Amino acid sequence: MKVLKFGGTSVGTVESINKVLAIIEKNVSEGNKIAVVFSAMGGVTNRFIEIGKMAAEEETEYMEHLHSVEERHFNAIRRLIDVKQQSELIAKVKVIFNEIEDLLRGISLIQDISPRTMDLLLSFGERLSTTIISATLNKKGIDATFVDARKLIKTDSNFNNASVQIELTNKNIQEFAAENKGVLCITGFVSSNDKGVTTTLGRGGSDYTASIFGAALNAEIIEIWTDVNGMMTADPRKVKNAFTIPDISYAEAMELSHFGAKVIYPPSLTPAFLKQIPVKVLNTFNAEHPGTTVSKVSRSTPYSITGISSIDDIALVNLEGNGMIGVAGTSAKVFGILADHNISVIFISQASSEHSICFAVNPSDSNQVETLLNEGFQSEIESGDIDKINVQPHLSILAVVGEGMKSSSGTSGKLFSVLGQNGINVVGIAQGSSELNISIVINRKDISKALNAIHERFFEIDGFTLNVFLVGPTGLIGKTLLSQIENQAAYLKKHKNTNIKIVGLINSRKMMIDAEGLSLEDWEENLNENGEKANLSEFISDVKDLNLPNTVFVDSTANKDIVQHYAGILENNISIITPNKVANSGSQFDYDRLQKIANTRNVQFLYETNVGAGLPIINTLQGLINSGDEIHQIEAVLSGTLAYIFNNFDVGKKFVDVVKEAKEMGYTEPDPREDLSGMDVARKILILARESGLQLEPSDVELTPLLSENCMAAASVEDFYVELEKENATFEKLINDAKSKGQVLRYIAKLNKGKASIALETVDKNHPFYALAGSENIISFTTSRYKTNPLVVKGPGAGAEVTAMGVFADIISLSSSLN
Ligand SMILES: NC(=O)c1ccc[n+]([C@@H]2O[C@H](COP(=O)([O-])OP(=O)(O)OC[C@H]3O[C@@H](n4cnc5c(N)ncnc54)[C@H](O)[C@@H]3O)[C@@H](O)[C@H]2O)c1
Ligand SMILES: N[C@@H](CCO)C(=O)O
Ligand code: NA
Repeated sequence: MKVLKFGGTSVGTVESINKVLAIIEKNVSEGNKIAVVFSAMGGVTNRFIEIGKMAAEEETEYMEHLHSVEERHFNAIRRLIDVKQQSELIAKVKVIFNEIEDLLRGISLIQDISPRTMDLLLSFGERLSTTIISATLNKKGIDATFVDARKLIKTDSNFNNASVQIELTNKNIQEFAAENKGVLCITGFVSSNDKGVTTTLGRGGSDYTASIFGAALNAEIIEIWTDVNGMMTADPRKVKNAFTIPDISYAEAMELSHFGAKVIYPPSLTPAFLKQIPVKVLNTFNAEHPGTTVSKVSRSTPYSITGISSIDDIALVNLEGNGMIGVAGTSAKVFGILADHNISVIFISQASSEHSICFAVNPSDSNQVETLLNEGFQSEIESGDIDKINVQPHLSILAVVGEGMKSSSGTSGKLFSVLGQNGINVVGIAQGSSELNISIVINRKDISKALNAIHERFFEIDGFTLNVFLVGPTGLIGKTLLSQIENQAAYLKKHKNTNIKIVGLINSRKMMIDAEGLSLEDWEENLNENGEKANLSEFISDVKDLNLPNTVFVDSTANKDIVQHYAGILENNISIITPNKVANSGSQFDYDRLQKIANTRNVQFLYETNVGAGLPIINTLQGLINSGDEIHQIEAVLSGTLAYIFNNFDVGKKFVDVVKEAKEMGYTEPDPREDLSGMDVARKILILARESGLQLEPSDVELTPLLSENCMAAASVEDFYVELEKENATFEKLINDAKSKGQVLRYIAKLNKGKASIALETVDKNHPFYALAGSENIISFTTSRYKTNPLVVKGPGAGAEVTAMGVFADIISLSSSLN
C-alpha cells in the first residue's frame, strides 16, 4: 500500500490535475494499491476564509466571490470530463455550492463566524477537489472511491487545530479500507469530533491526513507530491546553487523546517515517523525527479552538513544582570511568562556565566515580550539585579543542520571561518547537544551573503567563486587582466576549483553590475551598449549594498578620486587589489589607516604591482620584515619607462619619440610626465620605505627633477610633447656625455639611514645596474641577513602583460586565502 498526497498547487489547475491523474494512472497500471489524499485547489482555502469573513461583516459582495470560486470548479469539470458525461458531476458540485451558500447566508444573518463554522466552511475546499478528481478517475475507467475523511478521522473539539483520537481513527480507517477496494480518494485536512461536527487539522493538515492514513494502513511509503524537487540544501530563491537532498533523516527534516524550509511540515508527519514509514517528497510537475526521501536510516553523504535554512526576520531579546548569577528560577520565570502568553521562542542561548539569557522571537511579538518582561521583572530591575530588557530587531537566524556533524570535528570551525572571512558579524550562537543543528543570529542585511558563502564552502559543487568588481576595464592593465582571466578560467576551474567571476565593471563612461557574472567574451560591447552612465559613488554604494560573499574590488586606474573610497570599501569587508599607487603614496596617516582597517576587518589590501609591476618586490619585502629581518639599504631602478628610454635613446633619435615609444609599449603612466618627472619613482620608493617600517611623507623624498617647468605646466600630454621636443639637446647632451665615458644613465632610487632619495646617475660597466635591458627594473635589498651579498630582484618592471599578471596573482592569492 502506498499513500500519495497532492497539495494545492498540484490540484490548482486543469493542467496540473492532468499531471496528478497521470501519476495515479501509472501507479494503478503498475498494480500498486494506493490511497490518495487531496488538498483544496490552490488558493481556495484562503478564498473561503475571506468570503466567510465578508459574510460575517455583511459585505454583500461575498456572493460574487463565491460564484467565482464556483466557476473555477465548473471550468475544471468542463475541461476534465467529456461533455456527454459532465452533467452528473456538475449537478453534484452544484448541490455542494448550494450548501455553501446556505452556510454563508447563516453566517451573514448572525454576523459572526465562529471557529466551528469556519472549519465547516473550509472543509468544502477539500471535499470539492476530491469529489471532482475521484469522479474524473471513474470516468477514465479507474475504480476510485470518494472518501470523506470526516467519517474516519476523529478528533477533539479544538476547532481549527484539532487533536486526533488516534486509536479510534486507526480502527475506522482499517475497517474502511478492508471493505473498499480501488483507489481511495481522501479529503485532506478535514476531520470531525465525536458528535460528527466538522473539525480541521491545522497547519500541514493534508500532510497529516496522509500520514495518519499511511500509519493506519501500514503503508510501505508515503509520497508527498508538491511543486518543488524535494527538500533542498538551501532556499533556492536565495542560493542559486542549492540542490535537492536525496535522503534526509526525520530529525534533520524537523530541524530544517523549523528554520524555514517550508516544503513539508514535519510535525504533521509524526504518525509516519513513529511507524518508520519513509516519506518521499516529489514534484508533480517533474515526476521523474527522484525528490527527497525522509526516513529514519542514517545516510551516507559526501557532505558534513545536510542543509542550511534561515528565518529572515527575528528579534533578539536579552535579559542581563549581575543578580542572575547563581540564582535559580530566572529562566523558568522568563519562559513561563512567554508560555502564558502563547509566545513561541525560536532560539535560546545562555552563556555559562549565567550573566545573561538571550532568546529570539518573531518581531511581531517583540514589543509585547519587552513589556511583559519589564513588568514581570520590575522589582529586579528596580533593585538593579537585572538591567532593562533589551530587544534587538532586524536580525536573521540561520541554521546549519546535519547528522554528519555529530561527534565529528571541523564543522563549526569551517562555519565560523566562512562568516569571519566575509565580515559577517555573529550576534548569537546556539547549538544543541544533539549536535544536529548550529544556529547563528546575524544581521539581516548579511543573510543572503551568509547563506551563499556557507553553501559554497560546505557543498562545493561549482567550486569556490571570487566575485570581482573592476574599475578601469578598458584601460591597458584592466583589459589585459580581463583577457588573462578569460584565458585561464578553465585551468583555474580544473586545478584550483576556483571561478573568478566578474560581477561589475566601470570605466569613465559606463558602468554595469550583474551578480550572476558578466561574460568575458563580449563584456566590452555589453558595457558600451547596455551599461548605465558611469557614476563612481553610485557604483561603489551598489557594490556595498549587493553584499556578495568573497568579494574583491580591483582598481586598475591611476585615479585619485577612487582612492577616497578605499577605506569605506574595506570597512564593508571587501578586499582591494590595485596597481594604483596613489593610495599608498599619500600621507603616512592615510597609508596607516588603510592598513589598519584591512587588519581589523580581516580583509586584504594587495598591491604587489605598485612597485616593479609583476616582479615580486612588495611580497619579498613583507616576507623579510615579517620574518624579522631588518632593511639596511634599498637601491633600485624603479621606472620601467625611464629604463626603456635610457636604454633606447641614441644619437640620431629624438628624445620625445623615445618617450612616445615607451608609451606605446605600455610602460608609461597614463600621463608620461608622472614617469619623467620622477613622481612615479618617488611614489615607489616611498612605498618601499613604508613597507620597510619607516614613517615618511611624500615631501621627505629627495628628488632631482628631470623635466623643465614648461614641460610640467603643459595643459595636455600632446602639449607636453611639443615642449619636450624643444629640450632635445639637453637630453642628447646627457646621453652623449655618459656614452663618451663608457657609462649609462640610470635613474636610481635609494633608501638609506631612513632617507629616501632619487637621482639621475651615470654608472659604468662594473656597476650591477649597468646591464639592464629594455624596461628592466632592479631592486637590491641589503639587510641584516643579506649583508654581504644583497638580495636582488630584477626583470621587466612595466608593461601590460607583466602588470596584469601581478594583479592576477594577487587575485589568486586572495582567493586561495578565502577558499
Ligand atoms: N602600465 C604599467 O606598466 C603599469 C605597471 C604597474 C602599475 N600600473 C598602474 O596601473 C594603473 C593603470 O594603468 P594603465 O596603464 O592601464 O592606465 P590606462 O590609462 O590605460 O587605464 C586606466 C583606465 O582607468 C579608467 N579610469 C580613470 N578614472 C576612472 C574613474 N574615475 N572611473 C572609472 N574608470 C576610470 C580610464 O578610463 C582608463 O580606461 C595605474 O595606476 C598605473 O600606475 C601600470
Ligand atoms: N609607469 C611605470 C609602470 C610601472 O609601475 C613605470 O614605467 O615603471
Ligand atoms: Na611588484
